[in-house]
Amino acid sequence: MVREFPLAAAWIAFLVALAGLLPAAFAALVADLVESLPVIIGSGLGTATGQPVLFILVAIGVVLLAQELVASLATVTTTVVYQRYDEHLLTRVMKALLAVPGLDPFEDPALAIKTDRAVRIPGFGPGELITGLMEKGAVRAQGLAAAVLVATIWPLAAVVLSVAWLLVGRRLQVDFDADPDAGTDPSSWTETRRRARYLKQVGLMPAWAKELRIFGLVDWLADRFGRQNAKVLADLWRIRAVEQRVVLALFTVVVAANVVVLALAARAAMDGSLSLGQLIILLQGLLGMAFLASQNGDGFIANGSVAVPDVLELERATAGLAAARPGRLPADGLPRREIHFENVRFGYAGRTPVFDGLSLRIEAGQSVGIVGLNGAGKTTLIKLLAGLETPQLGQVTVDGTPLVDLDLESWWRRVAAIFQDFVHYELPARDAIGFGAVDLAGSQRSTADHDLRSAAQLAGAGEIIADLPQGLDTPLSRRLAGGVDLSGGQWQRIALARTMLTVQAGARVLVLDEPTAQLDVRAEADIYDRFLDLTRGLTTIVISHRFSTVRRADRILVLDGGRITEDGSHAELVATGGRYARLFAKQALRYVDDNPAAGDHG
Ligand SMILES: Nc1ncnc2c1ncn2[C@@H]1O[C@H](COP(=O)(O)OP(=O)(O)OP(=O)(O)O)[C@@H](O)[C@H]1O
Repeated sequence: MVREFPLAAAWIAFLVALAGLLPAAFAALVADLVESLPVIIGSGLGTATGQPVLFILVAIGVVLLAQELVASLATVTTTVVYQRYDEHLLTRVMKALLAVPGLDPFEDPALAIKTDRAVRIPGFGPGELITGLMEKGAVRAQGLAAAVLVATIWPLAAVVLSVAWLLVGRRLQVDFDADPDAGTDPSSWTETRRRARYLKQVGLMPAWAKELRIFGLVDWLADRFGRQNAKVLADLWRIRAVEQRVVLALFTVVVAANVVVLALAARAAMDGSLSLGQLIILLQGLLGMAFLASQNGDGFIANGSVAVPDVLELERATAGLAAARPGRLPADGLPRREIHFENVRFGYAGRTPVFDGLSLRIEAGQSVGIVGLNGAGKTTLIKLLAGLETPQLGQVTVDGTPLVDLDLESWWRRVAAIFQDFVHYELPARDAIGFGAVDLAGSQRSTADHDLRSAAQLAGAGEIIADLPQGLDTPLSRRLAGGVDLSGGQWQRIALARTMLTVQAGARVLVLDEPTAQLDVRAEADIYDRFLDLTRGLTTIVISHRFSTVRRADRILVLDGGRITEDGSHAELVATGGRYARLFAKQALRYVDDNPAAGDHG
């Protein structure tokens, strides 16, 4: 913080020092005033002897005003620096995450925890650190100044009590994230707390509102959250119980020490060795010294600083991951011949490998359909092809060049992909489609509009755009002013339009992972008829559970348990009478039974 915002840090230190000094100055002035009371009573304020008292009164007024001013300046400073610091750290997190070409920061559980914490899943911003430091600094400075006041009368008492209060303060200090099992033990306090927070999120997110109600989960959720939260609190109490006994003992010692000092002070005042002014300074000082143990601001500091080590670690880890992808070769014009999976082994962290020795050659310009049961590895295959995951053994090559040697951004411009869990960008339609090719969409407005509309047309989204109240500028979200909501199938067409734009911008590999799952049968057939024209000459990979979609491909692969068990054209696979043929027959039959009109599509 000091390194990034030196001026702000110096200003905060100045305010903190003032916040500490002013109460002590006030106490000293009041003591002076009390000492001077006999003078004023004797001669009056207006006389020459009364003048110093007048100065004391003015000084008291100035100190009071200054205290008000410092409090206001501290509030303003906290707000401004809080936001700047918050944004500074979050920008660093975003940069760190975006610098990684793969998905590790989200998929590797150890990194995912850091990502969560760094991006404030706990609900606190790193900027809380500023609020905390200001609060803590101010109370500690107040405590210190009070100790100095006491020291001017009885130095020994000041030293002994300072040490005692600081010890109490240290013991009181709670490391809010102290948890030796964090990240490794699923029953650890941190993990319990993460789960409780997830349940809270579930209850608050609009996207989950429908299911929660329809499944009657509202009470279940409230109950589960209540129980999980109770467990969090019980664990917390257990973790801190020992500490609390120690704190109580220390506290008793400090109170006893204070009583002794007060008794001595009373005796000294009575026998005249301590003046009234000194007694007042001592009393105020003793009271103020309790601030040395104050925990004010600790909660903020803990919440705000949770993110800091995670941000730093995330930066280190992601820099390492980014550096591990040194590929710089341009992918322009690729693939001309083929994409080749050579003896690929790949598994997600902590799981058995999805592929172990997968070999597959996809010719450029060929359309390939991939079918397989849930979890067979279809999406993973695509992630490997797109360079979002890297094989642990073997390699994926494009025209003989290993994918890891290619500049990934350049390769991504060659690959147009729509994933099963495509994003519903709640942004103007112009962006939701334009993200397919930001360069193209960012060109002159009329050209861009033309490209966006033709991509939408190709994806069967032409009518959706035409119906939007502000055309391409309509936000695709009911929660935004002038926005509209789309149906599942309409969203899918927008996602397809995005992909079509990537193709228009020069992509030569088209990947469609369940591209028509949410479209009705007629819309699906309609789109595919057009796709045949559009995708001619492209390397097209279509994953689908709908055989009506897959059968149109030149070549069909059946993936089973991470292995290719069947490979051939629709006619060949049907003739072989294997799994493809059986599943195809089953689905075709269902279509005929359910929807005679759609029989020729199944
Ligand atoms: N991010 C991930 N982390 C850990 N395991 C994963 C992850 N994604 C997928 N898996 C696992 O890898 C295997 C292959 O998953 P993949 O998504 O490739 O299957 P799929 O054939 O596309 O399935 P579906 O037809 O259901 O979409 C599955 O066992 C799945 O549980």
